[in-house]
Amino acid sequence: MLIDDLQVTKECLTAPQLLTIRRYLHQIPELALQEYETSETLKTIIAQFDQQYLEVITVPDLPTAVLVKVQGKNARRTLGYRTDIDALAVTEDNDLAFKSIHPGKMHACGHDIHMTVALGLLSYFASHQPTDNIIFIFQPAEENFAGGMRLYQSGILSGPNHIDELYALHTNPDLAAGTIGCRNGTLFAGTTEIHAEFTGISGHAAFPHQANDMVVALSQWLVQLQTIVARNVDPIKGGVVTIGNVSAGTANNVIAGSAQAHGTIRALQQDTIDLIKMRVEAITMGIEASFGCQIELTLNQDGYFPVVNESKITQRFIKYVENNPEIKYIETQPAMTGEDFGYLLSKIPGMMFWLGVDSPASLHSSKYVANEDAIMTAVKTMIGFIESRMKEED
Ligand SMILES: CC(=O)N[C@@H](CCC[C@H](N)C(=O)O)C(=O)O
Repeated sequence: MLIDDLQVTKECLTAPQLLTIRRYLHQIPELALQEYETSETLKTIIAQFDQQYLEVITVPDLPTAVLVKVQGKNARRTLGYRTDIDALAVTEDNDLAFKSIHPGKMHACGHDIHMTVALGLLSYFASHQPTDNIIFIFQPAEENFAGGMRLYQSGILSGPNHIDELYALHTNPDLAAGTIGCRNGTLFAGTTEIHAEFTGISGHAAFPHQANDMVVALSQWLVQLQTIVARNVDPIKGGVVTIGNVSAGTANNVIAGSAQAHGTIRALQQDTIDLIKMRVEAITMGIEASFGCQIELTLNQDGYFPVVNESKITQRFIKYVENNPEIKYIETQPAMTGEDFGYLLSKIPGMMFWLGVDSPASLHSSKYVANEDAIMTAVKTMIGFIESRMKEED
């Protein structure tokens, strides 16, 4: 079955068609804002759906984004359904026939599954005209560069593309395949990227007094950052400060005159994120003073606000999944994962839920493997939910 000749019928993409699509997308992961092949693939697939109610919308400011509006037959409102489309700088370590063919890149966060579910849903509503309008958003740059915020700020979601309520899912390795997890209120943390560039003086390892060693300065800084959550954040609220990437130096006997560190801050409340940011800044200034070096610090939150599910919309969704005996639903705790969907939810009421994919390895792991059974379950769940939602007056 070829991706450009899927033999799409009037019904909905079938399970084998969805698997072909998912496996194809899994092989071609691309980093944030570089998703050109992915975007073209999505357009190729969408072009095979019934076109009579569809309008494909391009976003000049965000060329890899694909928006598709399905015209409702008696529209009182416009629902939105968003999937992210970017991948991570991870080298896949799975022995799969359809493993990534793009070196150093992998769909290690499940966005291939997210896109496939969205295409399944879109294929259904393309040939079963919905009552209300639906806008499908295939959004670039979730992992970095705040694609959600860029999309919103482009203005494309205003005027005729105004969305009244917005939905999205995220794969969850810890839930059984197809299980839906959700909660009212905060589902995901807000995040802020940390980037620090240390500048001192390099020199011979034998003459430390003539140099200014940035390996030592960075090490002290890193250890002091770990006191923030332990000693400044209310333990009931909690938070995370992770430095995931450090680099410095060129040889064992050369003192490094520069060093770099990159990391992330996470917390469930915006005021905790602000507190952690303030402490990172203060510690950085302290290290500059005590080591006599320069540190260029960038704290970048962009649109990675906490993902806060709107109460009425979420309660309605939970009621639907709880009352449907074919759906396995559990209420989940908030997670420290981040999502630029938090920005979209700060502008448009809506909700995100987890879709269990039962992976032995965690999100962002080079061994992340999603159980594909979850795809069809998610498509059926969302078709059922959207159709029931469209029957409601308010
Ligand atoms: C679902 C997920 O894993 N999202 C990412 C979002 C990253 C936000 C930002 N670039 C950062 O690194 O802080 C995550 O790492 O949680």
